[in-house]
Amino acid sequence: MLDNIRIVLVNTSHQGNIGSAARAMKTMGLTDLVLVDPVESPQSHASALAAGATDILAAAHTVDTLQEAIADCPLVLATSARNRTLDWPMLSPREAGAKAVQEGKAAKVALVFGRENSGLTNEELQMSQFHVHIPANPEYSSLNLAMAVQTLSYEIRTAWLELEEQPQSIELPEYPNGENLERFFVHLEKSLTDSGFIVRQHPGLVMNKLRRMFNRARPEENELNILRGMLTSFDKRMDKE
Ligand SMILES: C[S@@+](CC[C@H](N)C(=O)[O-])C[C@H]1O[C@@H](n2cnc3c(N)ncnc32)[C@H](O)[C@@H]1O
Repeated sequence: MLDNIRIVLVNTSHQGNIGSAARAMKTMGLTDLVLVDPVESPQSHASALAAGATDILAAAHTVDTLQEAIADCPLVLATSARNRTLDWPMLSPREAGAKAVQEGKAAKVALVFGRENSGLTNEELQMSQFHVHIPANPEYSSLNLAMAVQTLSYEIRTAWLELEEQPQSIELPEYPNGENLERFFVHLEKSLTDSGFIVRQHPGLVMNKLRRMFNRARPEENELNILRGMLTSFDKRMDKE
């Protein structure tokens, strides 16, 4: 189950942070590390800080975009040093650990961490269902990247150990993965633009608000198929007019 939990580091600048994050993961039993467009590929400095976790570094995948990193993940949790980012559904680290292990029994889960100097962009934050904030000192709330990975990896391990002791498992619905969800948002935006609801030159915040609404509602795979079918039938009707 822990191998279904993926740590995603976006555009990391310092190799040392990648190495320390790999070490943090290994101490908590996590192995799946994905690097999105790292500023420098992990080399000797990263390996030095990874200590005995160079196997995690060696097995890490590097991809160009966050979309690729989460394509197969029905649950994406984006971390932020800022509280209440974009007014998105929030989880505490404890709740995030519990949710990740519950859904990680059946599907891939991504925990996404941002750049050392600027965190995650709004667009990247909007690719998740929940945001997670570690409730640190409000006057100095930004943890070092690898420390944030350690804190959340610990919560995952704690939740996993608790789950191991529970005899029955809960049936969970099947949620669409990141790739299917993104396809739906692209389709929705196109249909709303073609119909004139979104004005191409002045799109405003309609799509941001709709992304937030659908991420909050978390449609299941079959519900998303119905929504896409509805869009396709509206598209066909518009084409005829
Ligand atoms: C050094 S922080 C980036 C700080 C950046 N100035 C910002 O405002 O987001 C690098 C990354 O560590 C993680 N992080 C640091 N502090 C955190 C906190 N209190 N809660 C959740 N994640 C945190 C987030 O992934 C963040 O993008």
